[in-house]
Amino acid sequence: MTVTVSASGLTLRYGGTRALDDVSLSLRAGVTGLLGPNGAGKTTLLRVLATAVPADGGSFTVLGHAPGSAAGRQNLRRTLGYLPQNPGFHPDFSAFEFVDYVAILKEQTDRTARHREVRRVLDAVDLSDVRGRRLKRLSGGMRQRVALAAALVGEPGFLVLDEPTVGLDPEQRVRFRELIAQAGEGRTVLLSTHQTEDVAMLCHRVIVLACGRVRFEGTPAELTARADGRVWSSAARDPGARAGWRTGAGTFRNVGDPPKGAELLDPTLEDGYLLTLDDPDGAAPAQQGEAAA
Ligand SMILES: Nc1ncnc2c1ncn2[C@@H]1O[C@H](COP(=O)(O)OP(=O)(O)OP(=O)(O)O)[C@@H](O)[C@H]1O
Repeated sequence: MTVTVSASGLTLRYGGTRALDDVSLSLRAGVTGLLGPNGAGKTTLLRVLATAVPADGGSFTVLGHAPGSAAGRQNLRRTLGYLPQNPGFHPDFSAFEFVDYVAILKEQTDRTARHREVRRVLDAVDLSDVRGRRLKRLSGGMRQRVALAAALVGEPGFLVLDEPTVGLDPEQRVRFRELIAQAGEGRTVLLSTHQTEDVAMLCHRVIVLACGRVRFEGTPAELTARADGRVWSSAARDPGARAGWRTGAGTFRNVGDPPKGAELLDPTLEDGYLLTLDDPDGAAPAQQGEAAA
């Protein structure tokens, strides 16, 4: 599949903090999840790719456009839909007015065509019925859908979504997931999230970022496979586990290097993610016993 977004050696420092440290990646059409702990550099990476902040070093292109020149930046922005972490809603705007305002910023000058486009994107996120309602009177989930509608104005080829499902209840999250999946049909979507479940359910690729560096780039199945043979159940807390917690069944679920004879469990993407953070090169250490065989 064709590479649509490509970055090489991106770096960005804030004082003594390396928010991005030599980040290289390639994206293709479909939804790519961006996972990482707090402060990993996810928002910074999205802001750089959305040209909201310039990198100190490195380069990138989006659908053939490089941000080095004013014309390149303008062309890149025309292909971009960006849902930032805090969209900066004006509470007295209606859903329609907010999306219309964003459409004006996106250079949609013909009023009739623009209003048609605003109705189209509000319909795409299933908000036609409440388009006249003020944002302050919408639920959090509805407001996020308004923000997604705004990002979809002009049919951007590259959609950047910064933690769009944060704070949503499970039903709203599933609904939002559906919308993101639809948005990812035929376009490139980069989705930053803390929800490993969203990545497992939705994404065809996943990137793990930690301390400004890419720790993993591959498929969700490959990330999950990193925890093969490294998740086990025990009756008591296992002091040798890298992470472990008591489950609802009263047993402990452990992640790390299992002891000899351990009862192995099927890994999840979250297990693979935890081990990747713990083990930067991703190499599973030699197993300790027959349980690993
Ligand atoms: N404007 C800024 N000024 C100074 N430091 C910043 C600024 N923005 C981000 N940082 C720092 O850069 C690092 C990366 O931050 P960033 O917000 O990109 O991480 P993140 O992965 O998005 O975190 P979270 O999951 O908490 O949103 C952090 O150490 C953060 O404190």
